[in-house]
Amino acid sequence: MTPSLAGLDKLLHYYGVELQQDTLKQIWEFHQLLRANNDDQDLTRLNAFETMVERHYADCTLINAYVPKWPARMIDVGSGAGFPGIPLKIVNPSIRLTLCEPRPNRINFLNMVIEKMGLKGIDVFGHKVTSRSMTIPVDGVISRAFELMEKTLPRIANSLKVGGRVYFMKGPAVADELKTFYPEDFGYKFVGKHFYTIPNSTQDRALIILEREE
Ligand SMILES: C[S@@+](CC[C@H](N)C(=O)[O-])C[C@H]1O[C@@H](n2cnc3c(N)ncnc32)[C@H](O)[C@@H]1O
Repeated sequence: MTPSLAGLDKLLHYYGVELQQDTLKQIWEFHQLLRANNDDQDLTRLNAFETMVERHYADCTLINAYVPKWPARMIDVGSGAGFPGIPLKIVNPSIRLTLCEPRPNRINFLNMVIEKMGLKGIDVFGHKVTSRSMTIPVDGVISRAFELMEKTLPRIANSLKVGGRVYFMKGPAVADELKTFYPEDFGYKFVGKHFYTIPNSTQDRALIILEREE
């Protein structure tokens, strides 16, 4: 399919996502910036329009169905080219969001997207997230395709408030990860384990939600 706004609309419907026209236009604008800057910037290895819509835009907006209310202040750890942070912010403009990404070309791209799209209430933390570096008090953390949950939780120990939630966007390998992961060991409890397939695709996904207890 030739990339277009209408094509994006059609594909998102196909993958089970319904968006308002204004929101759709913003995703389209983001897609164009991503395509225009990907050749020399190594932002995403996905190239085909259909695949980008399926694995980037649908994947990062379908999660809204499992979260009735997002925390007001959040960080996205390991944002890469802005996933899930940019689509999350476009679909939920009231979230105050910080994208955490240490690679210089990706930091530049994310700042450029924020500026060109005129997004408000979103910024970039251009460093590795560690327990020492990340001290912004937040009530929500999200991460996709980053690392094992047991590695991420210590990184956010001085950022996520007690009572705050962590949203891990995972692929099929999470089944194995869950066999040896005990959130109690880190002062967390499970509040959601959602397993689903992106509609009309073979892409299995999981959204694991934890709440900090201590
Ligand atoms: C596999 S990519 C995933 C990118 C994006 N979340 C996605 O789903 O497309 C992981 C990203 O995490 C970044 N990263 C690595 N270590 C990090 C750290 N300690 N804190 C924040 N980001 C980190 C990398 O530079 C890379 O862009």
